[in-house]
Amino acid sequence: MLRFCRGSDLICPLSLAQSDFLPSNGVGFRGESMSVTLNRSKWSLMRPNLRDMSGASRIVRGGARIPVMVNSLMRTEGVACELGGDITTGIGSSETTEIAVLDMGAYFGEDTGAREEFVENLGDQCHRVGLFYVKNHGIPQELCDSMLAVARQFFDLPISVKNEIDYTASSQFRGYMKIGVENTAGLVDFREQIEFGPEENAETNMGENIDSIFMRLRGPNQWPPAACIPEFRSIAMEFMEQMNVFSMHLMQALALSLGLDQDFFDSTFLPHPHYQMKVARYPPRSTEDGDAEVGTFGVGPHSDTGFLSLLLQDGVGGLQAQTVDGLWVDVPPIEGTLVVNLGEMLQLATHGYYLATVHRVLSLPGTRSRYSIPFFFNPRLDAEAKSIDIKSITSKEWRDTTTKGGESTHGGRNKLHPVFGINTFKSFVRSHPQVAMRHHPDLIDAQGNLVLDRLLG
Ligand SMILES: O=C(O)CCC(=O)C(=O)O
Ligand SMILES: [Fe+2]
Repeated sequence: MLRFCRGSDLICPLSLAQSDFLPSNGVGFRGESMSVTLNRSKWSLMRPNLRDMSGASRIVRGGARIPVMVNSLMRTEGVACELGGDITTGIGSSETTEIAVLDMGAYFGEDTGAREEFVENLGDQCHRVGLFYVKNHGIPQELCDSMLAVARQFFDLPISVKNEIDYTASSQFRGYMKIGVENTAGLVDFREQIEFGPEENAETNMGENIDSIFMRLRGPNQWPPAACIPEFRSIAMEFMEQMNVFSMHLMQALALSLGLDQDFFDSTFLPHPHYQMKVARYPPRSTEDGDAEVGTFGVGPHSDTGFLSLLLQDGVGGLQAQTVDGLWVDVPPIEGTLVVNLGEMLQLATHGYYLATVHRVLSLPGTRSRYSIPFFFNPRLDAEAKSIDIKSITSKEWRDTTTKGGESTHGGRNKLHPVFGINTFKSFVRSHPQVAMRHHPDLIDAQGNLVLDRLLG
């Protein structure tokens, strides 16, 4: 069965008989017409490997056959098929959303009843959805606006200037990454970005022993030239600090929502949480890009690997989250809010009771770039994962999605080391082997292979 969703809320899903839909060889060609049967009045799940949603928005109910003109790429169960034509795209046309907006004011305020209600609601969202907005988070709107403004200024600079802070010059894998450097599930992310972390002196970067190799992730950021954007550094430093403080409050609220002591997670993060910030620009997709591999998604479907992700987004939109039922819902910009989603570490710690929500960023046609600032709040590098005895905390039913007692993510493919920083270092090395070879040559054997996995087990 093929399933669709529209970019907005849970629109009537359509369920198709494959034989009605796919030509015998399973591939539709540009300009070809086909018809599909809609045999349910409700639309349902979307396949994770569905690559393009154009064609999904016309609402036709119960048993109707609709003609479609082949014009955009779609893939299902390994079979490529093209679909689209006269059916208009529903992307970005969100009317409603299921995503809750939680008021941090109730948590920070004096009213104990309101605080308890907030904590309960927080737990409920984490358990059922894993992604929500927060308002009244305490980070001044002016600072958020300034952060987005300097981001815009940076990406407007000539490429030669952006390349002055190219990430390959950094042994901490930080700096400017042009489009094409990062990919999700093998598909290039259609965005450019700068990577930042906690600002530290180069001397803090030690990690000579294999056991403390993650210490090499500590060090300085690469800053846009002050002559071009003098205030970039101070604004970004202030923004990271405020996000850091707010994230710790949120971790405490999460501890309470799990029935734990408020400070349960403190020692996992303090005194030096290893956060990571991206400053990202998603260019609009032009017609020419429409068919290209690049540009299908700003970022393809993924869950974040850390504990907690916070996102400041501008007014353009394109972010979507997948519900546990597989439906994609828009997470449109709401002024004054941050989007929060939980990462795989928290899902593992809670044995799947709290969800690491799969999300993606659509690459939208138009004339405006989208700017966003994702902030990943992660434990101190030498912290070891803590598992939580969920069964003693809740009587709710849930499916334990972790494998082998929580030692791996991505369906068991990514084996986790108990020390957080080792996983982080390994994932940087895997994603950027050339940079690792340049800055960490001691990790390369005589044949030029990275020996990290062998050394770390
Ligand atoms: O930019 C966004 O809206 C989200 C980016 C994201 O999901 C990520 O970088 O992990
Ligand atoms: Fe993400």
